[in-house]
Order: sequence, then C-alpha cells, then structure tokens
Amino acid sequence: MWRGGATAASASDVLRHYGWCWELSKARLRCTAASISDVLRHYGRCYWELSKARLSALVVATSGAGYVLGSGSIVDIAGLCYTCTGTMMVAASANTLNQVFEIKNDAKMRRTMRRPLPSGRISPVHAAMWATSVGAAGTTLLACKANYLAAGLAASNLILYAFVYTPLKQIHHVNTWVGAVVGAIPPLLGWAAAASEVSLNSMILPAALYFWQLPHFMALAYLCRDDYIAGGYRMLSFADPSGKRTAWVSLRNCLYMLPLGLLAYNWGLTSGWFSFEASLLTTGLTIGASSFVLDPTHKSARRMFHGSLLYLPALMAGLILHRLPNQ
Ligand SMILES: CC(C)=CCC/C(C)=C/CC/C(C)=C/COP(=O)(O)OP(=O)(O)O
Repeated sequence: MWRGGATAASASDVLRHYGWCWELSKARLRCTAASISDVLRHYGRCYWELSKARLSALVVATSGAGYVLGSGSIVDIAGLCYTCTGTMMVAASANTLNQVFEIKNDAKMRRTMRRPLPSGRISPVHAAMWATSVGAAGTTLLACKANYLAAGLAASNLILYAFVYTPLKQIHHVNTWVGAVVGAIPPLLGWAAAASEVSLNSMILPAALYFWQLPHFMALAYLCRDDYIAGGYRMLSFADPSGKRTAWVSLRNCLYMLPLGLLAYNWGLTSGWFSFEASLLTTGLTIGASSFVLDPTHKSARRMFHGSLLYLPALMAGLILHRLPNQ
C-alpha cells in the first residue's frame, strides 16, 4: 500500500514537473515569437521610412503610366507588375542612399530629424546593406523581366540621384533642376520597359514631370526655407529671401507645360480631349504660380503646392484615359 502510494505521488510529481517544463517552454516560445515579431516590425518600419514609401509609390505610378503609354493596344499586365516592382525597389534603394549620405543634415531639420538614421533606429551600415541589396535585386528584375534599356535607365537614375543630386544639395541651388531630371526618368523607364525603345512621343510625360517638379519643389523650398538653411542645403530660396525669384521660376515652368497637351495630340499619343484637359489643368496651376509671383507669401506658396499635388494625378489620369495605343 505504502509503496503504491509513493509511486503514485512521485508519478504525479513527475507529471507536474514536466507540465511546468512544458508551460515554461511555451512561455519561452511565446517570448521568442514576440521578440522576433518586434524586431521584424521595427526593421520593417525602418525599411519603409528609408525607402520614402510614399514618394516611391508616386515614382512607381509615373513609371506604370509610362509603361501603359508605351504599350500597344494590349497592356501586358505581368510586364507592368514586374516593371512597377523593379522601379519600386530601385527607387527604395536610391532614397535609402540619399538618407545614408544626409544623416548629419537630416538631424538638423525638423522635417527629417525623426527619420530612422538621424534618430539612431538603424545603423548606417545596415541601411547601406538594405540599399545595396534592394537596388541590385530591382535592377536585376528589370533586366530579366523587362529589358536592359529599362534596367540601365533605373541604375543611371539611382546614380544621378544618390551621387550627383544629393551632394549638390549642399553646394548649389541648381540641385533642384538636377532633381527634376531624376523625377522625370521613371516614366521613360516605364515606356522603355514596354516598347524596348524611347521615341519623341515617349517624352511627353517625362517633360511634364520635369516642369511640374519646379513649382512643386520651389513651393516646398520656400515654405521650409528656415529648415533647409538649418540643414545646410542650398535651395534657391536660400539666396532669395523675398521669394520673388523662386516664384518666377515656378511660373516660367508652368508656362513651359502649356503646349504639352497639344503636342501629345499632334504626335498621336492621345486624343484631342487630353489637350483640352491638360490646358485647363495647366492654366489652373499657372494661375496659382502667378498669384505666388504677385504676392510671394506662405499662403500663396502653400496654395500652389497643394495645386501641384492635385495636378499630377489628374494629368496622368487624363493621359491614360485618352491615350491612343502605341503602334
Ligand atoms: C528608378 C529610380 C532610381 C527612381 C528614383 C526616383 C526618385 C528618388 C525621385 C525623387 C526626386 C527628388 C528630387 C526628390 C527629393 O529628394 P530630397 O533629397 O530633396 O528629399 P528629402 O529632403 O525629403 O530627403
């Protein structure tokens, strides 16, 4: 009896012991899973911010629009997806490199001081490794699934943005014009991916993007003038406290956009409806830029900036809607 009782007691001790061990391992596993998911969430967020995901999404939209415009009557959806993914990856890489090179400057600006690098949430080496791997993967994807022309344009644009535009920001205000070229290349890249060549009518959207960026970035440079000066950046607004020159540059580039709608029609890229819509949109933006010239204040700059944000998606939608398939 006694022996049997002892055996039963120790068996239940053993069971209890292993029960505890099991609970402990489950708790440990839960802890490990929680810390893995915390780490993944942390770095996922850092990669997202380093890639300037919203800006990259806009870049992808312009590249996708270029792809559709450069396609024949049937748009190859798989090709479009590969092109957008490749563009997104190379743009993410370019944006990360831009931040790796600007850690000290970004730390001095209110607008950028909370970014992952100046706030110390990720190391520069880690960010550089992310930029290298995502950039190489995106270029390879474009080379394999689109063509070498598209891959070459993406890689050259990355170099122009990270190694020419980025250092130039601290040297001379001509940087904004170089940056406008960078922003104009993605639709050309999209067209090249679809058509395997670039032609005169492939230039309409890149030209629109080039001219559009000047009022857009001039308004931003004027509104964030003090922040840019604190960060050590030489925007045009730095040498132009009255805002007069900044406003004139904006107006001049709006005027350059006026003939683009008509050219798109003349070159057989779109129907006449697009010329009409583009003229209306550009006139609206030109009126915004004119009031910035007449009254260079934060209020008029902000109005022009918001107008530019509406202008681009509306123009691209019009181009796609009224496009005539590339022969
Ligand atoms: C395919 C490929 C490589 C595309 C790249 C497209 C790209 C990165 C466009 C951005 C253009 C531009 C001038 C942004 C402003 O940068 P900023 O340095 O003035 O911005 P910040 O002050 O917010 O850092």
